[in-house]
Amino acid sequence: MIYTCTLNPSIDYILTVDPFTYGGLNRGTQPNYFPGGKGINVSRILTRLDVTQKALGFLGGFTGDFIRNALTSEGVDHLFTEVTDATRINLKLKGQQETEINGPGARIKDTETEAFIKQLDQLTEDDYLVLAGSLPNDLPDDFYLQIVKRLRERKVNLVLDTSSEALKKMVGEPLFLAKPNHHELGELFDVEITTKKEAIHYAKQLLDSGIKHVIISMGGDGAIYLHEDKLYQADVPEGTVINTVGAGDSTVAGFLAGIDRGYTPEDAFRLAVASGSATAFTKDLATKKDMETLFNLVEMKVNDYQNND
Ligand SMILES: Nc1ncnc2c1ncn2[C@@H]1O[C@H](COP(=O)(O)OP(=O)(O)O)[C@@H](O)[C@H]1O
Ligand SMILES: O=P(O)(O)OC[C@H]1O[C@](O)(COP(=O)(O)O)[C@@H](O)[C@@H]1O
Repeated sequence: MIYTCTLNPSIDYILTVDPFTYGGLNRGTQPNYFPGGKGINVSRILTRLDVTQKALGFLGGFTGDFIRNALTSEGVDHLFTEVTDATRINLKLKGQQETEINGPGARIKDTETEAFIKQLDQLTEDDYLVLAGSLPNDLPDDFYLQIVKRLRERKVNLVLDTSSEALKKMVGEPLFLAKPNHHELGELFDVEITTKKEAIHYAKQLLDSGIKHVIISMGGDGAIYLHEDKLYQADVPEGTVINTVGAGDSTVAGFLAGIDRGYTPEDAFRLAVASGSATAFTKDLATKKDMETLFNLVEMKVNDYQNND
């Protein structure tokens, strides 16, 4: 079974403010509230693709109640650890550009952390655990690493989608999948990545560090995927971008759904890109129908890594 772990969930409050004036009074229109946080988005997409999953992590306060109710009403299976402090609200401003303000997250007590960690002891080598998103301030940068070490003996398949120090700490771990975007990949190696060629070079280093499947998403420029000795490069299908929040999480979910369905690596990656773009082309996360329609429209180039030009 696939478990997702969102230690720092959010309500995503999406508001159109156009034009946006820094330091002035802005009045927003078209407000929307969605349950958010990277693992939660992965869980929502997996559920839409009929994959059995369970969402884990921390939820608290009135905002936590909103997320729990929203997930239940969508049929997303979850078992969050209750915390005293309220879950954060992340503000996403739509205008000429997308501006995001992600809060620091709820305070987490040691007893709450212990209760969460205990849940992971039931996982086995047949399971996947998606570690996704930032860490709340109260947890150390190596918290994901602590989880990995705890699960090592049980050979749980680990999927990582995070950034900054939490990502740096995980390099060298034998993960099943990592999906940084090209900015996060650049941050990891202390370089700026602007082309697919540069992304491929650094993605190869992640593959060589022991990660089985490496996907680098590049927004509207598509994505690259390295697995064994093959390099897959995908362009995004055509469409009108409406809201890219959750696009990267949809990429992760699409890939895992493909693996769950027994797809070839190429088709799992195709579903990943289709899912990411289907989310970018809609207000909330993608629907199953949109993901499956775009699946047939993703253009893909496959080479042996050595022959990459
Ligand atoms: N402007 C866009 N047009 C079409 N697809 C997009 C666009 N932005 C994102 N996507 C899709 O979503 C995927 C993930 O987007 P990206 O922005 O790289 O991830 P993240 O949300 O993690 O930053 C891309 O690989 C692509 O499939
Ligand atoms: O934990 P972080 O890094 O602050 O990210 C949380 C935010 O990322 C999201 O999960 C969206 O992520 P992506 O756009 O990368 O897919 C939002 O739902 C949430 O507000």
